[in-house]
Amino acid sequence: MANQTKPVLHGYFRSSCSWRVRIAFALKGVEYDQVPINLIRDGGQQLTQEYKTLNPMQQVPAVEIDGITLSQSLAVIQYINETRPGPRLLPADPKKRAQVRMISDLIASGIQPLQNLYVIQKVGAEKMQWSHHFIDRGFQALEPILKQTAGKYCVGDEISMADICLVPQVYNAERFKVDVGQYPTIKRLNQALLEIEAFKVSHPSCQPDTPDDLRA
Ligand SMILES: O=C(O)/C=C\C(=O)CC(=O)CC(=O)O
Repeated sequence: MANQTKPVLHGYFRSSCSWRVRIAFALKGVEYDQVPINLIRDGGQQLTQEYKTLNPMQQVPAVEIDGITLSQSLAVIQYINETRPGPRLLPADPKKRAQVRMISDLIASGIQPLQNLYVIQKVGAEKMQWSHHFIDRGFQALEPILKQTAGKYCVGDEISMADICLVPQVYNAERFKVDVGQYPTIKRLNQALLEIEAFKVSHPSCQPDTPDDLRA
């Protein structure tokens, strides 16, 4: 594409949805700029009027790309996939493609929103047990699905959007003290994916806004 300026990712180092977008950019070898939105500081920088114009849901990520502003990480990932060269992030085979979407939606609609900051802030004192419960419940469903679909990665042997969703969700599971060892397929896939450069460079431990005490 001729008209391209660098995309800008408005995100937060340990937001799982921001991490998904960083993985997609890294897998495709796309250079981009990051603008940190601190979800905690100043009561949450995502709540400012200025940010609300970028994403009316007042969540991260928001991505400025090719003259439009996108939110919702799966939409962003699919746009990157459809417009950038490099490895495809959705398989060519319709059945496999449907499985990738099924796994991605299971995580992005069925697990992550239930443990998202703006939900658990409403839950209050119970937030640890609450998040643990919904991630564990989701992983109980995800494990047998992945057992059927996985090869080296979530669906067969090609890295896909499903892998992009899985790794940040396992990171959150660990934050909320879910015993990932109970889920051998999830554990194996996560370990294999964390060895891949695109997952390493995008990791929350090494972003521009990662606090010093959380740096790897
Ligand atoms: O505790 C914090 O520092 C604030 C928020 C997050 O990490 C990100 C989330 O809200 C969870 C998520 O992205 O799944």
